[in-house]
Amino acid sequence: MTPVAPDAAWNRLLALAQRPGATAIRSLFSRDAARFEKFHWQACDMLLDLSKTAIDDAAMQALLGLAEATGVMAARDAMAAGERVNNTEDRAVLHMALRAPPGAGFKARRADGGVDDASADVDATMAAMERFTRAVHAGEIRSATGETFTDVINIGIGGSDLGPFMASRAMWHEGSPMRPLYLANADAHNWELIRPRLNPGRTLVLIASKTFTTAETMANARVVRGWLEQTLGTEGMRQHLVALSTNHKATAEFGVPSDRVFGFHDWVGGRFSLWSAIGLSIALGCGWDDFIRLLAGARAMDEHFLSAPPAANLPLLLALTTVWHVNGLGLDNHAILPYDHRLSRFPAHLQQLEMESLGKRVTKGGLPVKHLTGPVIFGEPGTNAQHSFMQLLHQGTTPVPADFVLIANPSHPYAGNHRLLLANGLAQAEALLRGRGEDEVRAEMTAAGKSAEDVERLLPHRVFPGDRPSTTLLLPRLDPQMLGQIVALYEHKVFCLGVLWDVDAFDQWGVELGKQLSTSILPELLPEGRVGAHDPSTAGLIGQLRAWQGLDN
Ligand SMILES: O=P(O)(O)OC[C@H]1O[C@](O)(CO)[C@@H](O)[C@@H]1O
Repeated sequence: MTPVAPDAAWNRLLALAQRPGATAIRSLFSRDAARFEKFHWQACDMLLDLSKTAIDDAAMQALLGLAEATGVMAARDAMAAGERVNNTEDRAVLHMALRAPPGAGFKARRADGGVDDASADVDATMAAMERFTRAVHAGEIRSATGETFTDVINIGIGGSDLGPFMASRAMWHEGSPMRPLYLANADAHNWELIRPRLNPGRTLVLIASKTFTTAETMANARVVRGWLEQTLGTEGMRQHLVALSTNHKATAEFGVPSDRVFGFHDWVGGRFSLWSAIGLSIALGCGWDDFIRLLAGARAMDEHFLSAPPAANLPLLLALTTVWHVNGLGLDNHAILPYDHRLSRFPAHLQQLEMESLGKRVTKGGLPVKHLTGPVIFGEPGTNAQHSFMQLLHQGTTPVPADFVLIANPSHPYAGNHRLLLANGLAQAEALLRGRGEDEVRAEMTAAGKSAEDVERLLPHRVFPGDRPSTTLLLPRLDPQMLGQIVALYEHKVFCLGVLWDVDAFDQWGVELGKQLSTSILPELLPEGRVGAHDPSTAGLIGQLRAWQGLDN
């Protein structure tokens, strides 16, 4: 088949999406009784159901044609081969090397033409992490007071917080070896919520920062170091410090013993780093064996992504569904609805993974993008979401595609609660699809005894438009392996979207300006400071803040 140019593939897809009735999902079911069978896939012990989207055979072919025209699979193989696919930072992207079995042979190609043996570095770090984790759990490594460590606090932000926090929340259970806590916000109220629950004599402190320069993390690290030092003294304090970083010089200057520094390379992006040393809090909190199961799950999804043909490749299919919704239908919001409270931090993790990767307006080549890119990601666990924002998804002016994640078997004995949870998750997706028309609403209100006048008055408010798209992921259970799989699924979805939209999904230049401006504002907030040259709004706000702080009376 002669290759189609990307522009032609885009034009073909957009024409299909603009057909009359292109969003009439219900009619697709009525026209094709086998729609569910044709539009759901099973791989890696999970089921992906796209039948409640408006993607039909023609649209799927056009989407797969776009994937071929943009070279998604070849780009995937280049990433796996250690090519520098993060082109603006001139780096390889090798989070797959982090969860590969020992001796996997991943190589990272360096800008100077050299090659790093990525797998050898990963294997060495994993071995050091395992030794440390098992020694802490066995009480061979003890605190400055001679006690065992019971709590571990991870000080980090962004990818040095969100991924580990999400995974620990999903994996931790009553029998887990330690209690993992997460301190991220520069706002010390975050620390004040945690501190009263901690005993310095039994708390291990992980300072998680790839650069070891992030202002919020270093400010919190200094506060917690001082808290330790008050009780343990300087030498004692140092026995409680661990650093997870690529910046060994800065960790030494901070006072972290050299044998307590666990590193990783610049080919690990922050939002893809929970599988690396950044994930040490997961291993300490939830157990080394479960951490390895988490990595094994991600590896299983890697193998699927690297081997499955495009038409059965779950990450690619999820990515193409997003292209259909964002670019075909102009729906640039996306709800993540995990119907499992252990996944309550999953939407927050995906916000960084997707929006920091795909919130781009310039192509890899530096030209303005031709098509919309990253959608706004938000979400809450079900059933909470139903009592929060689902009204808008059902009856708002613009449809919002939603991903439902349902888990067949819980890890608790409350079967009645679980059936209620699943019934609600399934019902929400069905309600979005089928809606409820005037005739049905009129009959229901009449049967309920409403007067004809009330029926007509309330009718418009109680109609559900329906034909609102959703995707469903079914998992048999949520254990570390399944968690690793679903997180890696979304990582690879993001990769595919980066290629489809021709953006660099691995840099994040957009976070720099705010950091720079905060550095210039900071001295203006000191008691001896003065309001500087800003727009009138910022200047006015600084002035009022200083007045309320009693600084400029
Ligand atoms: O791990 P570091 O270097 O402290 O960076 C923290 C986070 O800040 C960012 O650089 C910007 O949000 C993220 O990409 C990263 O995960």
